[in-house]
Parts: sequence; C-alpha cells; structure tokens
Amino acid sequence: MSGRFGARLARAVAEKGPLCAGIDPHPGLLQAWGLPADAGGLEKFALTAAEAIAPEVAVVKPQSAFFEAYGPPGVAVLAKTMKVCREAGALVLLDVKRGDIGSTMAAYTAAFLPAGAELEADAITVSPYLGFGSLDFAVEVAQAQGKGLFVLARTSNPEAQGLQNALLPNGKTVAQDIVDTAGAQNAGVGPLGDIGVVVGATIAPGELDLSKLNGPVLAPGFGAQGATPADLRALFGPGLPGVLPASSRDVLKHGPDPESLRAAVRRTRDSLGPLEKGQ
Ligand SMILES: O=C(O)c1cc(=O)[nH]c(=O)n1[C@@H]1O[C@H](COP(=O)(O)O)[C@@H](O)[C@H]1O
Repeated sequence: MSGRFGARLARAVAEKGPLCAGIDPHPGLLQAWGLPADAGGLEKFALTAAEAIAPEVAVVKPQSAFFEAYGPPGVAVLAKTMKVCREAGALVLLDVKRGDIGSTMAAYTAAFLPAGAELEADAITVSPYLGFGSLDFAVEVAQAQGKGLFVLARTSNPEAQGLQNALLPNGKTVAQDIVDTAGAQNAGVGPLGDIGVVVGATIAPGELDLSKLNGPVLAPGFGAQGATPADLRALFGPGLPGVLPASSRDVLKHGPDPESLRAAVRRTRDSLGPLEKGQ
C-alpha cells in the first residue's frame, strides 16, 4: 500500500471497520493455550493469532515488550508476526511506546519506520513525556515516509490521571496540550492526519476536546480493562470518527483454536456498529 498513513488508515477502516486487534503474548495466555513459555511457544501463539485475526481487521497492534522478553529469538518472532499481518492486508501499529531525547529518538525512528527495516511498522506508539518537541524528528520521518505515530495523551491506566490531567500554565491539561500539539501537525491534511493520539477508552467523557485533532485516536481499554461499545460512544460520539478501539486479551483468550479466535474478533468488530459508522 502506498500513500500517507492517515489516508491508508481511513481506507482500511472504511473497508474493515475501526477495530485495532492487539497481539499481546502474555505468559498467562501462552499457558492457557497449552504452550511453553519459550520462543517456540511465543512463535506458535503469535503466528496463530496473526493468521486468524489480521485478515479481519484494519489494524493489528503487536505489543513489543511481550516479544522482547524472550530476547533476540523473541524479536525475530515479532518481525515474522508483523510480516504475516501486513501480508494479510492489515496495517501494523507496533506498540513500543518509545520516547527519548531528540537525537536518540532518531535511532528509534530508524528502527521502526523506514521501508525495509527488519521491524518496519506502519505506525508506532510514542511517549511525549520528555516534551512533545523531543518527538519532532519522529514526526518528520513519519510524515515523509507515509507512516504514523500514536502519541500517548490520556492513557487508560488509573495511575495516569494525576499527571495527565494536571493543569499547565496555559490553562490546558497536559493531555489536552498533547492532543492540540498533535492536531497542529495534522492541520489541513485530508482525510485524516498521520499523527494520532492514545486516549484510553476507560477515561471519563468530557475530559478532552478532540474536535481539532484531525487525526486518529487509539482507544485501548476496550474489553479486558472494562470499556464497552456504549462507553466508547459516550466518550467519542456515536460515529466514533477516527477512533480505533483496541482490544487484546479479550479476543486472545478465545485461542488457540483459529476458528474461535476469528469468531471472537468478528464479534468484537461487529459490536462497534455497522461499517459506514466506523469512520
Ligand atoms: O498504547 C497503548 O496501546 C496502550 C495505551 C493505554 O493507555 N492503555 C493500554 O492498555 N495500552 C495497551 O493496549 C493493550 C491493552 O490490552 P488489553 O487490556 O488486553 O486489551 C496493551 O498492549 C497496553 O499496553
């Protein structure tokens, strides 16, 4: 697929709906699937999940830490998993939550965004907590390479509230300031900018104004962390414009049978509403 990330994402969502399915090989899930806690078990888990799930959704989000935990063989499995997802037609959002000083961000960017990189992703998650400006180079590379970023703004975990809802001297919350800075990068870009934000599906409605973001919103917390389709609509509006509800464990717990996994991902996808409302 060619073109800007936001445009590719909008097409994929129009075709397959907004669900982002996570591949999070938790040790407990490997055990529940009857797999050993080693790189061989990881490979069986991740490839089974990728083959069953990726054809059904617009976006797959492998969680890098669960692969890195197995060392170099785990990272090799991650590369294989990402390839299987892309070949099945899904966009790959690699959840690596990177965030560092600008010059080091350049190295992270080189690892994940250029075409042909071993761990090439369509988009990655990044942390702005060293200052949004520390991500400038990553923003530039993503926009130039047709790739995307999802910047942590208001995360789904309960500990995040104090920091992310703190007021800045400009009168905005930290999270709102991050959303607005991402929005400035997306200004004037159609149909959707390339710089998304992460907003947990578990947060209270009304905390954030997303009306000027003009970019995608990754909304984890749907499923295992308790958020329902009704919560998503209350938080983001009835059509969920640009919103990618993300679910990992709630789908993966239906393995290892590929048919059960496929049925679970279809059920989850369909619970979000008819396709034309997805974008
Ligand atoms: O960036 C993320 O993906 C993320 C941000 C956030 O605010 N909350 C959150 O849960 N996540 C990730 O989303 C996934 C949620 O998994 P489940 O709770 O199993 O659906 C995990 O991979 C988390 O690391």
